Parts: sequence; C-alpha cells; structure tokens
Amino acid sequence: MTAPLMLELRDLSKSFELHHQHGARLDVLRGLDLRLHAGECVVLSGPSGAGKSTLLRVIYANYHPTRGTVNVRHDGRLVDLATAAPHEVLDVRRRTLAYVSQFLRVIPRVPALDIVAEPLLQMGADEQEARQRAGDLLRRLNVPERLWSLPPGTFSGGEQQRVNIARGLIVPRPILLLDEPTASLDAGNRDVVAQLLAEARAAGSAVLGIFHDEDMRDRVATRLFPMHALEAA
Ligand SMILES: Nc1ncnc2c1ncn2[C@@H]1O[C@H](COP(=O)(O)OP(=O)(O)OP(=O)(O)O)[C@@H](O)[C@H]1O
Repeated sequence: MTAPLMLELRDLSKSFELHHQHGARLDVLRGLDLRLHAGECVVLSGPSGAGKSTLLRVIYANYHPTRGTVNVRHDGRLVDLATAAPHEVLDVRRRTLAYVSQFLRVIPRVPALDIVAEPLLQMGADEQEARQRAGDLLRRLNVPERLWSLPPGTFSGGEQQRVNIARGLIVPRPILLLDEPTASLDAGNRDVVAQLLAEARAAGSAVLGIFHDEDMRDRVATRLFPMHALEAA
C-alpha cells in the first residue's frame, strides 16, 4: 500500500483496575497491532465486550494504554499519543483526529446550527462560511431547517445523532474514529452517512469505526479488524 500511514498501533494493551473489586484487574486489549492508511475504512468487528469502544477511547487518548504505542500522523510526523503532553493531544484532536460517538453532547441554549459550526469556527473560518457549511451538512443529513435554530436537547435520538455527525465531519480531519455513529438512523440517513464517509476517504481521510449494522459495515468497510474478548485475568 502506497497511501500514507495515518495511524499505527504497536503492542497496545489496556487493563482496568476494578477498585470496587479489591483491585482486581480486567484485561481488555492485549498486544494489538494495527496500521491504518489514508483512504482506508477499517471496521472493528467482534462480540459485545471485545473492547471495540475501549480501543477507540485509547486512540483518542481518553484512556491511557497500559502498554504500547499509538502513533498518529500529525503535521507530517508521527506523534505517540500514549506519551504526548496534554497540549499536544488537544492539538491533535483539533486538527487531525475526530471522534464521533452515537451521543451528542448537548450544550444548553446553543442552537443546532451553532453546535455544528463551532469546530470550523475554532479553526479560524469566518462565521458566515462556517454557518453555510453547517447548514449544507444538516440539509444533506435531512435535519429539517425549522430545527436549526433550536437547541437539540429535545430532538429525537436520530436527529441528535445527525447533528453529532455533522459536527464531527464539518472539519475535514485526516483520521476519523466512529463509535456507532449511525445506531438510530433510518436506511435513508445511513445512506447519507455512507456517502459522506466515501467523500472523506476520497479526500484522503482514514476511517476506523464500529458499525453493528451489517449492511452499513459491508458498505463502508475496506477491511475488517476482528477482535475477541480476552479470558479473565
Ligand atoms: N472504564 C472502565 N472501567 C472498567 N471496565 C471497563 C471500562 N470501560 C470498559 N470496560 C470493560 O471493558 C470491556 C470492553 O468494553 P467495550 O465497551 O470496549 O466493549 P465493546 O466491544 O465496545 O462492546 P459493545 O459491542 O457491547 O459496545 C467490558 O467488559 C467493559 O465492562
């Protein structure tokens, strides 16, 4: 493969200390190796509890790995997020690494359009351009225009998810981590998301995701990465 290497996991392990169970240890990831290139969409597969969400959270540096390397291509060089300083992690998140889960973090009193536009404004885009792009994405994702000026707290689960996807994709970041972003979407809106992901890949993004819906998985995956639950330690 000649496309640039965007993400490289080496010998990655994660255990949790269970403080309520006299410090027992739960091994969730052990010695994982994975390489993700620009333009690829690798889908994590495996049963519930195999550690798929944990892996995405370790890559996004929400969890610290117990051992191993999380190399991310950032500004043309590989940065190991397992050892990076907090300000560097924040810079990688702002410009290189997007994480879209199935849940929108609702900010009280902030309208949907502004929630979607915010990451682009933070990158220095002017307000009109950011709102225009946010509107384009919300329209493509079939979020009715009458909702754009309302805070999404009262939106349906599927509407909130579509606002969340629009927010996650508005800045074209080189690596996308997706944790079931389409869980409550109907077939029509899943199609739109598949199309948006195809466009992101064509523009050079690398995608690593979890999609329980088999149809969606088959549509978006260029490769599966099988995972399985570890034996109890
Ligand atoms: N913060 C935590 N503390 C302790 N255990 C945790 C923590 N986060 C996850 N786990 C455990 O790690 C294991 C893997 O969980 P994870 O959510 O990564 O699995 P998954 O493959 O994404 O499952 P699903 O498909 O059901 O979403 C589970 O046994 C879970 O209880």
